[in-house]
Amino acid sequence: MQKNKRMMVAGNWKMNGNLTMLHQFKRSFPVFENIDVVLCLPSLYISETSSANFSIGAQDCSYYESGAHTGDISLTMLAEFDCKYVIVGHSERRARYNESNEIVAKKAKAVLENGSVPLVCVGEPLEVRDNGSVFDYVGEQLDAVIESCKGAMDNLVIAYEPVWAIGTGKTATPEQAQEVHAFIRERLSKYCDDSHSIRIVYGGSVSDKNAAELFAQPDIDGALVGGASLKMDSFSDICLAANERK
Ligand SMILES: O=C[C@H](O)COP(=O)(O)O
Repeated sequence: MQKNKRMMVAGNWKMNGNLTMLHQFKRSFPVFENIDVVLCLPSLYISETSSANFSIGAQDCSYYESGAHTGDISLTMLAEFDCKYVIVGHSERRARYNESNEIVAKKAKAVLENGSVPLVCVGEPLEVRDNGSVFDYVGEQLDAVIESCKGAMDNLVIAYEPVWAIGTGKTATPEQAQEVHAFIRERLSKYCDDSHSIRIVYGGSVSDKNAAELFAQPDIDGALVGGASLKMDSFSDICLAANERK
């Protein structure tokens, strides 16, 4: 089914970049009228950034409102800087900071309750793909989020990011990505009236070379871009491919 929603291209700078780069993006990033463009920045830079041409996102958040949580940032603080998008459950945080499916689900719920948009990352490591249990693995990640956010999923964005494709230059083929996106949509359809209105974006070595063929897939509604979002030319070419998608 063809989409009736706007594509989304979100850049995730991870722990990269500097003020010079940021100011260059603020000064010169082009306008793309048909899509939502988001830049998920290191927290320190969020307060430095506002642009008419892209929205600002965070790379993580706390699910607590306030209190003794050293190093954490609350959703209320992010909202004070007009930061309406938050990545939750990125595989780097799941792996390095032991974020379980339950923690990711709590964060996704907190973001939705705050009126912001969670970009919830799911995706399998290589050994899971190799042993043929991708749907079980991704399904479990998804079920935790669905259980926690049931009834309020309109603003949810799911990012399918196979771990083996992140930062490796080894993108999932459009067919591999489409297969999992269709599975995710089917799973969502059991719990929301219109799963086609929920955006499911792909992440994992997306570049200006492969973006158009990924975006041509019926269930791929955009991209979560790491490395290629650090260069304005490549990131804007990816946005252009989404913007021109029929
Ligand atoms: O959040 C972004 C993803 O981890 C993808 O990163 P990548 O485009 O560098 O592979």
